Amino acid sequence: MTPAVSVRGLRKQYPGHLAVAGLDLDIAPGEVFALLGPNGAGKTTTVEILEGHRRRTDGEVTVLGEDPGKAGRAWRARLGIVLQTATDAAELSVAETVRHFAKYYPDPRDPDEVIEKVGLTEKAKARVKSLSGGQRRRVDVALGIIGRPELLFLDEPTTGFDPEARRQFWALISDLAAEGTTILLTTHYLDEAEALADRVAVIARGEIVAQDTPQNLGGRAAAEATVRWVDERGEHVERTAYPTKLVTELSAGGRELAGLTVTRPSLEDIYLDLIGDKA
Ligand SMILES: Nc1ncnc2c1ncn2[C@@H]1O[C@H](COP(=O)(O)OP(=O)(O)OP(=O)(O)O)[C@@H](O)[C@H]1O
Repeated sequence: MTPAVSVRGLRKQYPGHLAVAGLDLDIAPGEVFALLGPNGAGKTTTVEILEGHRRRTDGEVTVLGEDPGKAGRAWRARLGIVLQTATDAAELSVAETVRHFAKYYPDPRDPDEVIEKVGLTEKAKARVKSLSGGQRRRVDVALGIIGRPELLFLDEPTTGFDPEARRQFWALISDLAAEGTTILLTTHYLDEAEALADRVAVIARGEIVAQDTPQNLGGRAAAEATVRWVDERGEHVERTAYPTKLVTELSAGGRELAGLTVTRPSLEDIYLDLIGDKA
């Protein structure tokens, strides 16, 4: 299967700063892929090159079969883009804005449905200017998906969302993914990456330092588990590669273990470990 995104040896040199230092990446059609990394790691630069918004210094890049540096309007209409910086708030209402943008695409979604999907039906008649930061961000998301994109770029899409809005947004992304939309997401929220992404890549200093499913990143699934429990002698903490065996032994004869927990490193633990001295 031809990848939706294929990147080989990507480099971006800004004056005095190498922001992307030889990056390889493949994203399959229909995949939800998350780019993680500390501030300044090179995520936005990479995404902007893939979107055709920024020229690369070196390397090969193919997005939906074309070189973003050369592709034209028809290619662009197959992309949906939610940039990190919000759209300028206009005098137009939410509904007017979404309908206006729908006209740019050959096969747009229904504007009212999109407004509902992003949870702005009650605000449809309100001016974008009058919305809160999180609500404006939802307008950005609406504009990103109005053109029925094959590939959707989301650069820190839920910054400023309240917890409920984030959950709604996650459900929206899962719906889009189920419909076959390929999604490239950058985020600083590891729970977001874990909830949404089929695969994640961690970038530090312009390089990918690890790439896997959220469950397996950095050997997470195989990492030792920490077993905690309490008995008459107090609290116990034991690290083991075989937590099932340990718990079976401890609970022999039907003994109940107070405060029993079995945990493995969280995605955040693994992430912090990976970026370690590279941040
Ligand atoms: N136009 C520019 N000219 C010079 N340096 C730049 C330019 N744009 C970005 N940089 C530098 O390139 C590096 C990568 O920036 P980039 O915005 O890609 O990082 P990021 O991973 O998206 O960070 P964040 O998580 O903060 O959004 C940073 O050190 C940044 O200062």
